[in-house]
Amino acid sequence: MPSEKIQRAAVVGAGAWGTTFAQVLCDAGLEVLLWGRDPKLIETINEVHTSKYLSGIVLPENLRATSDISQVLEFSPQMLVVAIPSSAIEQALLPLAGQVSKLEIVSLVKGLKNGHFMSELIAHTLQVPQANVTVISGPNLAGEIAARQPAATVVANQEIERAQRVAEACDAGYFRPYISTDVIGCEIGGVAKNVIALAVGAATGMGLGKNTQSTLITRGLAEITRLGLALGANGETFLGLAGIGDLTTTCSSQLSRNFTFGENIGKGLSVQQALGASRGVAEGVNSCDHVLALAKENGVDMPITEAVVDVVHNNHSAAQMGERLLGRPRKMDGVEIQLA
Ligand SMILES: NC(=O)C1=CN([C@@H]2O[C@H](COP(=O)(O)OP(=O)(O)OC[C@H]3O[C@@H](n4cnc5c(N)ncnc54)[C@H](O)[C@@H]3O)[C@@H](O)[C@H]2O)C=CC1
Ligand SMILES: O=C(CO)COP(=O)(O)O
Repeated sequence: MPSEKIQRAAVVGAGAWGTTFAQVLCDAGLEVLLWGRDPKLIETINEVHTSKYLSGIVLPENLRATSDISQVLEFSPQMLVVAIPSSAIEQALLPLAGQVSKLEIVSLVKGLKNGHFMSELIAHTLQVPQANVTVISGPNLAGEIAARQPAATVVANQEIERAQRVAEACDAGYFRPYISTDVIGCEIGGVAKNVIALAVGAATGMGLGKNTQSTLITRGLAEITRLGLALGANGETFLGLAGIGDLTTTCSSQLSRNFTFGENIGKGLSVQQALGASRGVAEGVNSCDHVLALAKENGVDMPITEAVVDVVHNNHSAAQMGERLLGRPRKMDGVEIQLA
């Protein structure tokens, strides 16, 4: 593994988070090339230094963008950051497959597909060892970070030196990276909190208040932690930035696409209408059934996730979701881990 300081990075995906993260890297002193598939969007970033994904933000003048994927390799980056929605990873990364094994790869993606977390899917698609892929996850709403509001995140790799190297590259002062070796814990935190945010959003859309929201957040953390422990994650991760930190942020902000998707369902919109109204990808919609399937495979009870799956896939209303969760048998407080 190379140990020199990372000075050049390419970011693949010019949506809200990819563009914001590209700005973070510019602010951290790197030379950055941002790739996006839409030539019009790229032209605006290069010429006017704005993006439709980040209203009110003026992007750094030294942030260069391209819609030509071949330029990503010509740029000779030491780090390749992936910020594509989980549903499009394979399609977007295929042109780079087999050509990036010497680079640090970074996943910003919060998703799960057929039992595979994004670090696995990205490594598989790019044909690199999974240890090359570092995961970044935390309470990181793009709009706030683009405005350079202080925030922290977790940079996770099983090889701590890789996590350190990537953390150094994205330390922009206002954006403070913490380091972890618990890759699976960070990925579970990132994907499962989106599903809980759909439920909290739905409750909010129905006009329900803080008690209901806190109940869902707390019991949501219990089921996320149960899944994490069953899959070998470190329980402490769920009490950190990539766990409770990201969960509370996503479950309480109008900037969150998952929360606002749920809120629209709570107000009576159909799934299709709520998708149409979304300002960007709501990963919880794509991944809720995959999270539930993984939980079932591992004998883990995730009642809120199960109720969300029925809303997204089986036409259940937000009111039905509430009735069903309240009608469950009485339980002990806490995480309730089933020890074998
Ligand atoms: N926005 C945020 O605050 C944060 C987002 N994330 C995660 O980052 C990932 C990306 O999210 P955002 O940038 O916010 O999404 P977004 O919805 O703002 O933008 C997605 C971008 O991907 C592009 N795209 C879609 N399909 C593509 C394809 N087949 N090939 C190439 N480009 C394609 C779209 O054109 C769009 O520019 C998601 O997994 C999300 O959960 C993580 C932390 C914060
Ligand atoms: O992951 C996020 C904040 O950390 C972004 O949340 P949304 O994808 O719901 O906008």
